[in-house]
Amino acid sequence: MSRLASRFRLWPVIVAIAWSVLAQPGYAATSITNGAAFLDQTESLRTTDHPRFVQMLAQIHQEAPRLTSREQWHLRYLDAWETMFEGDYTKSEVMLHEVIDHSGDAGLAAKASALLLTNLAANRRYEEAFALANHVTTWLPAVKDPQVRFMLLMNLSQMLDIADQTDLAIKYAHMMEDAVPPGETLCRPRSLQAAALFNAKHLTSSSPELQQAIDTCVAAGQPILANTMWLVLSSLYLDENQPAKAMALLDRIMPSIRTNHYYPHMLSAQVQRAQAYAKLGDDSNARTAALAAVAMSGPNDINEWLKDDYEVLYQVEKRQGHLADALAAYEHYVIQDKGHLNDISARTLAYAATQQHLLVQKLETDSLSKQNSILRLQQALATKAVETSRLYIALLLVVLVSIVFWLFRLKRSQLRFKQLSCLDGLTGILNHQHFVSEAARALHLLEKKSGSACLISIDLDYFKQVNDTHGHAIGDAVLQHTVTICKQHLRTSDLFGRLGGEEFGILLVDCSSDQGTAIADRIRKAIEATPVDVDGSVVSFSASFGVACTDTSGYELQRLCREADAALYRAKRTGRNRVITDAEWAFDGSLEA
Ligand SMILES: Nc1nc2c(ncn2[C@@H]2O[C@H](COP(=O)(O)OP(=O)(O)OP(=O)(O)O)[C@@H](O)[C@H]2O)c(=O)[nH]1
Repeated sequence: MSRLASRFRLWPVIVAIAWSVLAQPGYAATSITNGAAFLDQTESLRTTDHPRFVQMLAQIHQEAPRLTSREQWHLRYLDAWETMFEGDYTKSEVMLHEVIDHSGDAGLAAKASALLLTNLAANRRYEEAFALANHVTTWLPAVKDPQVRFMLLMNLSQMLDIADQTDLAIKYAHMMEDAVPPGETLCRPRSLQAAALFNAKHLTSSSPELQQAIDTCVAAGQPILANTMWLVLSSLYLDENQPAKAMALLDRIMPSIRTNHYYPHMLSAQVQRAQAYAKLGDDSNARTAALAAVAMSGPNDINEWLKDDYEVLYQVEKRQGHLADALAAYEHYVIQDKGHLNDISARTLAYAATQQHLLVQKLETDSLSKQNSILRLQQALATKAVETSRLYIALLLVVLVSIVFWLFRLKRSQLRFKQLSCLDGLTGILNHQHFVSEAARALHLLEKKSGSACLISIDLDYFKQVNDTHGHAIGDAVLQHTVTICKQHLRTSDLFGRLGGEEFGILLVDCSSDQGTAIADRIRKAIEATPVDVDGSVVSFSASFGVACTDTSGYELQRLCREADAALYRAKRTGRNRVITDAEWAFDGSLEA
């Protein structure tokens, strides 16, 4: 088994890529006149001139109190980077979380998240790394800074590659191609694509994607990434059983690998050399190369390169009949293989757990949003119900007001009709029927308090002649004129009604017999003295009066009427235009009798 498991083997390379991303040519930073610019310069030197970077970091720390809040957070991010570079992953993680949670700077938080991804993955904390990667994905649309966006896409592509989600890894690498920031090239996206295709076993030594990635990285002056791609190619040669080609390629790239002294490449090249020798049947050189690779590693190192290396050793020793050495190599091989498998299953499980968690979160979110929708609907319904009840109340009020108004008008008309039905149409005073009932009621009350009243019966004299001479209209005017004169001599408490054609009745309340007679006479005189003048026709007329008082005739209306009528009759009979009282009538009547 000679395949180079790129996920595992490319990871340290990718870490290096992440660290070197955004590396710009260094500036000669001497004094700090502009904090933000100084910090940018310092950041740009991280991988190109690390000692200078450390020196500038120390320099800016002395100026820290004068920095703005944003600059202080930038400094904190650089401190986290340096702390991670020095190998203190735990402390770096704490600092990165501070920047992510409290800096309030989206670009800086995105950069810190990308670095945290590297931190977590390098420590094989895959579940947390995948969770963060998912979180970072949600930020992407909002990240506008091209450098930060490029870095996030790169980290996401790497994380998905680690999770065996090679299609997605390629998708993010393609997105990087469309968003190459100034100072960057297509080398990184293309090498990530090639790495993902390799992991997906979709790459052969003649795949154009691989050759393109190699050409791009060589042209871009990116030796580490170019060497990574060369090592992928030599691994494919070995897989395709072309060891001579693999050996030739390794010989060709070895000077560059030595120059860059990048440990993963040194180890990988050494192991591949051992594999190539073994395939070429050169057991001696294969053993030497494989032992050299073991010598390059620490006693507790577990990785896939060592697994392949011990496999070579095992095969060589077995072929040579060195069974004890073969057994020892095999035991190492098993340990490395187990470690490798553990790592694969850890990654797979972590990714599955994260996706499961996401699914649960999505379900919870869906259910929450459904609940929210229901609540919103209920609120809308409640609002509608309130509006409807308000409408009903308003309608009810309108109906009530209308009914009240209608009842009021009805009552008013009823009152008017009642009033009209109580009044005489021509003169506006009480009609006969109403006068009788009102007079009876008043007399009843007076009787209770032993008050006195007088009933006056009035009849116009020779009224037929007025009608006949001047016409009926003038006759009406005379009737109205008579009413006007009478009213001038009455109090509001007195009752006044028209009892017949030219006959009127007056009930003088709280009035003695003398007072009644006097009032009747005053009215008589006023009628006599006030002719009617209608359109030049002056009509003089008079009236006869019969007065009956409770003092002599009692409180019964019928009797009072009878007595008053009798007195009136007597007034008519004795010459008209005069006032006769019941007392006079009784006296004269008795004389006549
Ligand atoms: N213009 C007018 N005339 C009316 C009205 N009601 C009754 N009369 C008239 O009043 C007259 C009453 O006449 P009589 O009963 O003969 O009485 P008189 O002519 O006044 O004679 P004495 O009562 O005896 O003085 C009639 O001619 C009726 O037509 C009315 O509302 N308007």
